[in-house]
Amino acid sequence: MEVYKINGAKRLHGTIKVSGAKNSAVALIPASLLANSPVTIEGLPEILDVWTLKEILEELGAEITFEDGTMTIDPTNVVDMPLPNGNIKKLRASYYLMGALLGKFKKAAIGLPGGCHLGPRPIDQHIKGFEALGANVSNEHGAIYLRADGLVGTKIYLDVVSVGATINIMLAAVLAKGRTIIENAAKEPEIIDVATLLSNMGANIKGAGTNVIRIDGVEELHGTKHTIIPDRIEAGTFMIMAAVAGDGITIDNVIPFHVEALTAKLREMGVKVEEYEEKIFIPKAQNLQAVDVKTLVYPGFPTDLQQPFSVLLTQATGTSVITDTIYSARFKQIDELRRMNANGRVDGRTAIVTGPAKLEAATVRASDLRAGAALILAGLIAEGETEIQDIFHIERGYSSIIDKLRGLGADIRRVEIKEIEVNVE
Ligand SMILES: CC(=O)N[C@H]1[C@@H](OP(=O)(O)OP(=O)(O)OC[C@H]2O[C@@H](n3ccc(=O)[nH]c3=O)[C@H](O)[C@@H]2O)O[C@H](CO)[C@@H](O)[C@@H]1O
Ligand SMILES: C=C(OP(=O)(O)O)C(=O)O
Repeated sequence: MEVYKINGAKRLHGTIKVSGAKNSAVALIPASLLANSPVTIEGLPEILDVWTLKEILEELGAEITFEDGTMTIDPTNVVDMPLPNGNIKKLRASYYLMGALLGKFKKAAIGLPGGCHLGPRPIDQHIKGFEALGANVSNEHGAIYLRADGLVGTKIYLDVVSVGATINIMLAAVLAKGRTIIENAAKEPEIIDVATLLSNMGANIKGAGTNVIRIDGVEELHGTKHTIIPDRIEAGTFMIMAAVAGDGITIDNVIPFHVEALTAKLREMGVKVEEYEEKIFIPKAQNLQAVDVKTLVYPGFPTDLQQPFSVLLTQATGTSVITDTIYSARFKQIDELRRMNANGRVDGRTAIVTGPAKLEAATVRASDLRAGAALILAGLIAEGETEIQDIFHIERGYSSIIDKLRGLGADIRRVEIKEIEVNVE
């Protein structure tokens, strides 16, 4: 079993570079299938989700090269093969293959997606969108079957603001006949990134980044070259790390505008945040004050940063309340932080954290991706050696995390340990 071991309580210093956005990458790669010639995407993060998608696209017949973050996908020989099982279950974003394959072939069969367990993750709004475009959708033995004689643009009002549904409907609509209008669309930067790629492939999309997106279907899409946006969640994780364990840290390759909700909260706590064009500098933070946080759709405070942020709150004076309005079960880090002497409890959709607490090393388990990131931050400030298990969750979303943290002076290593066999006679 592979684990991370961290010898904590060392102040970190220097510059850390942010990779390309995971939540964009996992949509850009399926989007490339819609082209009729090669698509090159630069700056991709080297994370498990990207490698898994590469394998899935190869299963479908795509020819792919991936080196130094640049992936070239030649979709010329892709076929409409059903994908009910296997790699599909390893990530949530495999659901983007529904929109991409439906758009390209007017049919698809995709197993129900995986991803982090954060409470229910329904896809009813995706399905509502596909049906509105003319697809027949059925759930057969845990896989979604989509079939359409043709897709025709229409007006789709999303009942909940969903990043996944907004992108999936865009993917299905770019090759549909006529105009599709998505109302109450999500506004996340990753949606703009996907729309930019599709537009450069020849799609006609207006309004991405606002709550009304208009798509005029085109006959075909061609290859292009695209550079992915920086990962605002990875950047945010590093900003929180700088506040909790830093002695002056520069975060490089970040769009400060994308992390404004976090910047505002950090400042409210007493952290100084210096913003530059593509960099953020955070000097050593002192006298942190408790704050309340509520996660919201973009541009609100991201649900993905709530878990790492909870570690910072363990170091602030007073009681903080975190409310996650997006996911009902996204506080699994709190129990693990308690093992490390944090003072926190969960009550339904809220977590209450009181600080400051002197964190102590322990053996802990990453229950999901951002809980894992939270435990790394906790390990960096705790006295002693922390062991983090189930690190595959972390490696689904953070590129070269060990090397990046070691570059700041962190004592963190990835080691293989033997699993203890319990022999009951
Ligand atoms: C709005 C929001 O913060 N989205 C986050 C969400 O995206 P993700 O794509 O997972 O989730 P969505 O944005 O699609 O969903 C937002 C909310 O709508 C609900 N929903 C969604 C689709 C649907 O068909 N029906 C439905 O009820 C979800 O349960 C959730 O409560 O998690 C990702 C990974 O953690 C983050 O990167 C996204 O920023
Ligand atoms: C939960 C996340 O990922 P996924 O939606 O892929 O499970 C995340 O990016 O924080």
